Amino acid sequence: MARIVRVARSTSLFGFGSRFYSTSAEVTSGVSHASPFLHGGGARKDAARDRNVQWVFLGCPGVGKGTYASRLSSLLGVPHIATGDLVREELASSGPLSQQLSEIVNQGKLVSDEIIVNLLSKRLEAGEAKGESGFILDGFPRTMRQAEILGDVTDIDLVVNLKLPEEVLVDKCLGRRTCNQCGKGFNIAHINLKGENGKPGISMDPLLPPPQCMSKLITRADDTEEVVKARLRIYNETSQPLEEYYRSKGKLMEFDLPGGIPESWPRLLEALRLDDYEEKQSAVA
Ligand SMILES: Nc1ncnc2c1ncn2[C@@H]1O[C@H](COP(=O)(O)OP(=O)(O)O)[C@@H](O)[C@H]1O
Repeated sequence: MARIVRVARSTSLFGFGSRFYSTSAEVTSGVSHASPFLHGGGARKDAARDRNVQWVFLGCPGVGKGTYASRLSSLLGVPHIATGDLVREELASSGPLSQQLSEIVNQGKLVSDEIIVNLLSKRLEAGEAKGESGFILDGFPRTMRQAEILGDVTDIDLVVNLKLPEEVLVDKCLGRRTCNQCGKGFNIAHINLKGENGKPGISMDPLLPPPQCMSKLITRADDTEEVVKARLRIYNETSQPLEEYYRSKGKLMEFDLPGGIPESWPRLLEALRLDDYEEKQSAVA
């Protein structure tokens, strides 16, 4: 642990976090509470802290963290930083870490805390140099150590925990496709889970690519059934304690996705008290 903390302290993650560090801990603990990020009629900067939001998205592989984190980042004007993307960029770069990472990722295992903190630090440093502030983190933290490191260096305002029934997660991962030209993500899975034992059913239409992307779709190497099942098992073992950790700090907002994007996006905005955000933004512009 000491070594990992030293990694965080000796990297820009520490510098980045400390610059925005705040002791104020006004948080939301559930969907019925008002978002703390809409002081004074709603602005992407939290006026009290003079910085942009610092949110974390938790959730099992395939739940849609990337989709909703990326939409919110466009809405709020903060970077969406997905550690899985940082790992894939490193893999594609054929740099010194590439071989080591590919073995880990292709077995569905977690990359070491040290490597992931370093990748994240570099990303934050590059963003800071470009004038970025705030973030929506997707895929980090994934272990208690990572959460402790993050907590040491910066203040997280809100942790959104997205949830879907376990039965649909494998199908959703297997249906994922990315256009290798425009980089957009799609999903070809048709989900239709019937309600049972008092649990509501769930149906999700596929998110199909436009014709120009159709012939350029790629599937992630780690989205095979075997690897997805390993990732789900590892998530349940290592990441679920994070829910308890953030719940105990009063920062966790649980969100059961009611279906696909058309049903879920407006409900998520409502839960975050961001449903009239765009209107308010244009009114003050
Ligand atoms: N915070 C992290 N800690 C350790 N490994 C990570 C982390 N984020 C991403 N990875 C590695 O990158 C892989 C892909 O991550 P991601 O795209 O977030 O996938 P998932 O669909 O499993 O949420 C993970 O299986 C893991 O090997």
